[in-house]
Amino acid sequence: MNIAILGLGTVGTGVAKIVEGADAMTKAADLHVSHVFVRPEKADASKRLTSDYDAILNDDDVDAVVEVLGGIEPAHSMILDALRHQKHVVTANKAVVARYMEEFVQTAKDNVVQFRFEASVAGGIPWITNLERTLRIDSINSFHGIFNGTSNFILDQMTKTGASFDSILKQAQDLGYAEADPSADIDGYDIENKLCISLDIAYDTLVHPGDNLPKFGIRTIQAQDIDFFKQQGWVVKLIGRSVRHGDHFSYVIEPMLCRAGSIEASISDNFNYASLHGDSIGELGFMGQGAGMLPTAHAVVQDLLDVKCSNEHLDRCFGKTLQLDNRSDEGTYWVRTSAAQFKELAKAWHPVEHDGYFKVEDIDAQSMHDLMKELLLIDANAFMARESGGVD
Ligand SMILES: NC(=O)C1=CN([C@@H]2O[C@H](COP(=O)(O)OP(=O)(O)OC[C@H]3O[C@@H](n4cnc5c(N)ncnc54)[C@H](OP(=O)(O)O)[C@@H]3O)[C@@H](O)[C@H]2O)C=CC1
Ligand SMILES: N[C@@H](CC=O)C(=O)O
Repeated sequence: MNIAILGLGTVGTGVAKIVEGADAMTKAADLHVSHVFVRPEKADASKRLTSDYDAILNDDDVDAVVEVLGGIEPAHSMILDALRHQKHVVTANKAVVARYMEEFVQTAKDNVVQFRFEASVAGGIPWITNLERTLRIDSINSFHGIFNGTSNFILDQMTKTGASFDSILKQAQDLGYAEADPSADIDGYDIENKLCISLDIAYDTLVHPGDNLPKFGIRTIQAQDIDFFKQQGWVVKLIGRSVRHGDHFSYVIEPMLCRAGSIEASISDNFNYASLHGDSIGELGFMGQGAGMLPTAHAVVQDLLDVKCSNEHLDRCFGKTLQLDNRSDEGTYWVRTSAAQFKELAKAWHPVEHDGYFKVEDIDAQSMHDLMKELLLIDANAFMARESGGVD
């Protein structure tokens, strides 16, 4: 099977490495990189390294296109063009999939080709595949996990080494874990894309990234926060989670305090942990590298091999209309702030101060996130984390 790789960055290079270095005895040896699409200044006279996309689209020998450019445009148009030219498409680009899932899936159906995006959520973990496998038997009622390798790497290194946030972020960038704009990793936007994609598949609906979806990242975490929570037996993790009740679903991304010894607390480095709950399977969790060149490329190549073996994915309809509801998701949050006004802002929930942190109990996730939005306007360095209860 001939493939064209769009974008020769971290993931594109990884895909070329796996395919071109494949042991002749493995299935990956059946793949061949015929073209690599690069910027004009990086193209050469060969047909292989090209900036001529029409040549790729019009080459009948190209069976599949791997889109790993990142971003929205031109990735969105190039994916659609490939599908319309009856090329299978495999992508790792969660930003574009989260926004255009339905259009891609419908265009693939119309052109009788496959559209696959395993690597777009949780890197090397076969998460989409296993959501779909579970759905062959069960309804999925909830899922949660650590869906960002960069932020997990930062939190883990801060906990273990005490190094500064900025120096660890720089390491994560050098290791190829971070997004082109790493604020996507530390402010929760990358997880937002991954949660939207997971929701679309798990609940057979369509949820797009947007301001209505509560997310609080780790931008403001400090060494003192890690130490304070550690003293109480907690490990801070950035968790995305969703629960479905009838035609309502909750959706939250926030730092959570996981008990030392829990699965979530033990996820280190760039690893992710993704867990679903199905009717008959119960809890089913997966752990693996969520970011990085080869783990991500592995997931892309697995998708290509599934295309080659004509392994059909579940028929995706996105037919359910669900309402977002975070009001019934109550919990206990800890807040660090220097703003004297916090007690007044949060008075409806009677915050209690302990060693410079405020404990806010029995508050729903929506109200807490609304409260933090107000607080950040006064104290841009404020941090919050929620006690886990039930997710670990
Ligand atoms: N890195 C990871 O661990 C993971 C990444 N992903 C996703 O995979 C995708 C790729 O990520 P990654 O490889 O890390 O990103 P990189 O920035 O390393 O690679 C993207 C490559 O595409 C090139 N590119 C971008 N736009 C164009 C264009 N218009 N024409 C030609 N070339 C272009 C870039 O060139 P230039 O440098 O010149 O801009 C760069 O070489 C992203 O969507 C990311 O979210 C998913 C899972 C894990
Ligand atoms: N930047 C992302 C890459 C994989 O999706 C991450 O750190 O998880």
